[in-house]
Amino acid sequence: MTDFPENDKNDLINNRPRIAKTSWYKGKMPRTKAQLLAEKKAAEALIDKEEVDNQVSNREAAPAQLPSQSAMMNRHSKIKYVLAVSSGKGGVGKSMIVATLAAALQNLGLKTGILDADITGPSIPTAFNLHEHAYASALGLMPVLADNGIKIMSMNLVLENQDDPVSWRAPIINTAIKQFWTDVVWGDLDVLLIDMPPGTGDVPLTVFQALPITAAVVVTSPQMLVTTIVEKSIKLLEKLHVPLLAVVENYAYFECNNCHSKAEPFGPSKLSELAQITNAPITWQIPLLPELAQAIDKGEITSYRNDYFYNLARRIYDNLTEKYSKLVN
Ligand SMILES: Nc1ncnc2c1ncn2[C@@H]1O[C@H](COP(=O)(O)OP(=O)(O)OP(=O)(O)O)[C@@H](O)[C@H]1O
Repeated sequence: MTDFPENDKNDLINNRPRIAKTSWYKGKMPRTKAQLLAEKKAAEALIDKEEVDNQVSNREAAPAQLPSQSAMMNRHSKIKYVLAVSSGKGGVGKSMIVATLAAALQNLGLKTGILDADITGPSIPTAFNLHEHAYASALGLMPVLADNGIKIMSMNLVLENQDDPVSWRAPIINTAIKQFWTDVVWGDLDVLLIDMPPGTGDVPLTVFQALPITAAVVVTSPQMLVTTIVEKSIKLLEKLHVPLLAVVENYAYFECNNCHSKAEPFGPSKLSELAQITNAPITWQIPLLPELAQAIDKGEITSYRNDYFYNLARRIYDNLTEKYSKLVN
């Protein structure tokens, strides 16, 4: 078991935000018969029925563990491809890309999940209008389903109050992310998207080392500062031997609805430059789309349709199936 420095132990014990009672941290809470039946039904939909019957009986949810560097996948999960979506810098639209890509992949008929590893700034539940709590079944922590069936796990789904700040030290955050891998019953998935914590510090490093990432998508924007920082995160991928699948330049331009002229509010595109440096198989531009920002704010991302994201989702999945064997399962 990891030996935490004294300060971090104190954080773990005293300074942790209140976690919903249904979370796997607390393990158990009295539930009505109807709730138990609903939980069992949801679990059955995710995995083999017999297995549920055997295990739901009297096992308690596992208490929080402190796993080693490499995290073991929950034994009820079968995931074909794990795609990390990262950025060197916050605010470039990483979570937006995760949400829109997931919606497009799921609507293309692929079983899709999102592991929101942005523990201190989780924004995925808002995009999908999720306000319920994930619950701990006898099999593990069950992801919350979006209205189109995407399986989602995020810190906001286990906090008692979604607006509680999470101010944990890196080792505690790392543990929580690993538990989203080891304790969550993902069931069968074609693609699990990971909304990575921004930057190249301890937490993203741990995610890349602990989880079997098939490939990464890096999100950038045309500002020079962002481009420079993105180069750092691409170098980190190289060091960690994580294949770079796509570079997505967000906020690339703005097109006027009336005259269709294009403006570049954040300066000229740096995408061809980045394509040359990185040799990424896919390079992609997303313009500023006011209706997209609204769809995310209203939690209506599953009904937002736009070819930018559908075509990108198709390219990404085609590349995954062509280039990488199914690494995880
Ligand atoms: N192309 C776009 N057009 C319009 N709005 C966008 C676009 N991309 C992102 N946004 C909006 O910009 C805001 C920031 O995006 P997002 O939360 O995805 O960034 P992020 O990189 O994940 O940030 P952080 O790293 O801080 O979590 C959100 O409100 C999002 O809806």
